[in-house]
Order: sequence, then C-alpha cells, then structure tokens
Amino acid sequence: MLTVALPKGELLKHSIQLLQTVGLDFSAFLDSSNRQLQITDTNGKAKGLLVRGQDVPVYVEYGQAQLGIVGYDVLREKKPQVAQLVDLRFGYCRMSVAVKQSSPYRSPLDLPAHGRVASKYVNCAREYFHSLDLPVEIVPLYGSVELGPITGMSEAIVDIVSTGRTLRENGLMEIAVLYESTARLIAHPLSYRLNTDNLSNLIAKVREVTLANV
Ligand SMILES: Nc1ncnc2c1ncn2[C@@H]1O[C@H](COP(=O)(O)OP(=O)(O)OP(=O)(O)O)[C@@H](O)[C@H]1O
Ligand SMILES: O=P(O)(O)OC[C@H]1O[C@H](OP(=O)(O)OP(=O)(O)O)[C@H](O)[C@@H]1O
Repeated sequence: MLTVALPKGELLKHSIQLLQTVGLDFSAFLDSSNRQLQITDTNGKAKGLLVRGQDVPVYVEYGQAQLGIVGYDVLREKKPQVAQLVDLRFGYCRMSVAVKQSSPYRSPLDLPAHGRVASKYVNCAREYFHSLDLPVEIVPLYGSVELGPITGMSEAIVDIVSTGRTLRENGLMEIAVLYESTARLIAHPLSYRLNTDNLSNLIAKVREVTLANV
C-alpha cells in the first residue's frame, strides 16, 4: 500500500488539507487526543506516517514511505537521496543570517573572522560562510537559536524567518538571506521510476491542485 510520510508541526495542517483534495484523508493526525503515529486513510487507499520534519526524507530515502512532504530547508540541510517533485507553495520561510540590532554588523562580511554563528542548520550555515570565504565557528543548537546573540554566546545566527516576529521580539535583525523555502513533495526514487502503486497519478493530481491554487 502507498505510504506517505507527513511532517509534524508547522506543515502538518496544510499537508493534510492538500492530501484531502487529492482523495487521501489523514485528518485523524490533527486530532490531539489521537496518539497513533501510523494510520490508514479513511478510504483505505494509503498509509500515513507522522514523523518530525527532518525525518521525513529518511523514511522516503529508505523506501518505507514512497512519498513525503518536507520543507526545502530540510532538503538543503540534509541532502537526502530523494526525488524532489512538486513545490507545494505553502510553508514559506527564508533562511537568514541575523544579528543583534545593537551590534555593529550590517552584513555577514562585517562579522569578525573566527566569530561564532549559532544554528540548527549547521550544513547550510557552514556552506554559506565558506562561500563568503569567511572562517566562522558554527555552534550547533536544537532550537531557540535567537538566544545565541542575546546571551553573547554567538555574534550571529542562521535560522528560519517567517513573519520576522521572533527576531523583532528578541532585538535581532536580518542581515542576509541564504535562500527561500517552501514545502516540497518528495518521492523514493526507485518507486517513482517504477511507478509503484500508480504514484504518477497521485503526483499529477497534487501538481494540478497546487497550480490551481496559484
Ligand atoms: N515560522 C516557521 N517556523 C518554523 N518552520 C517554518 C516556519 N514557517 C515555515 N516553516 C517550515 O516548517 C518546517 C517545520 O517546522 P517546525 O517548526 O514544525 O519544525 P522544526 O522546529 O523545524 O523541527 P523539529 O520540531 O522537528 O525540530 C520547517 O522545516 C520549514 O520548512
Ligand atoms: O519569523 P517567525 O514567524 O517569528 O518564525 C521564526 C521562528 O520559527 C522557528 O522557530 P520554531 O517555532 O520552529 O522553534 P525552534 O526552532 O526554536 O524550536 C524559527 O527557528 C524562528 O525562531
């Protein structure tokens, strides 16, 4: 049976709405009293796995899920061996460099050589500063990254900005954008090539619905 890996958190509601429009109902994942991590859609056509966003490409790469929905930021960070099929156009955010408003830095090139940059996205951060030829120390964090500059642990952060509210409310400002991100439909490459479970039909429907919503 076709299996779809769905991301917990920010992208879940929109992902479920999208799949409903193409005939797969995983709305039980939105019921907070339900603790099941694997469900069959109400029409019995497919299985859904509820996993952390960063783990979606893992299930798809290993073939336990033929399809998945995940942020482009996660794909840039993890570089999994998956087929990237459709830009779903929701879950917009950007990956940015931010510093304290009160700091003297107004561009990443103003940062001191060997300064510290805190991030959950260590590979994206490392690649970016490497491309600028600016040697910095990347400090890995798992969340509340904004506390890096606030506490003085780091000069800057590389993190997701969506509305900009978190930066503003913590006295930080964006000084550069690495890239923009939206949710993507991904597939297990071999299943995609072999059209397992008539994947191409579902993918075509997702593409159609996404384009119709532009
Ligand atoms: N304001 C936002 N904050 C975080 N992620 C956002 C935001 N807007 C869009 N996204 C997208 O949603 C995805 C999931 O974000 P979410 O905050 O749910 O998980 P996370 O905190 O990044 O991961 P986890 O909780 O698994 O460590 C991100 O990878 C990104 O693509
Ligand atoms: O621009 P905004 O709309 O304010 O959104 C950006 C915030 O959202 C994300 O945090 P998240 O809620 O995922 O928490 P965490 O990364 O600190 O765990 C990100 O790390 C920022 O802190």
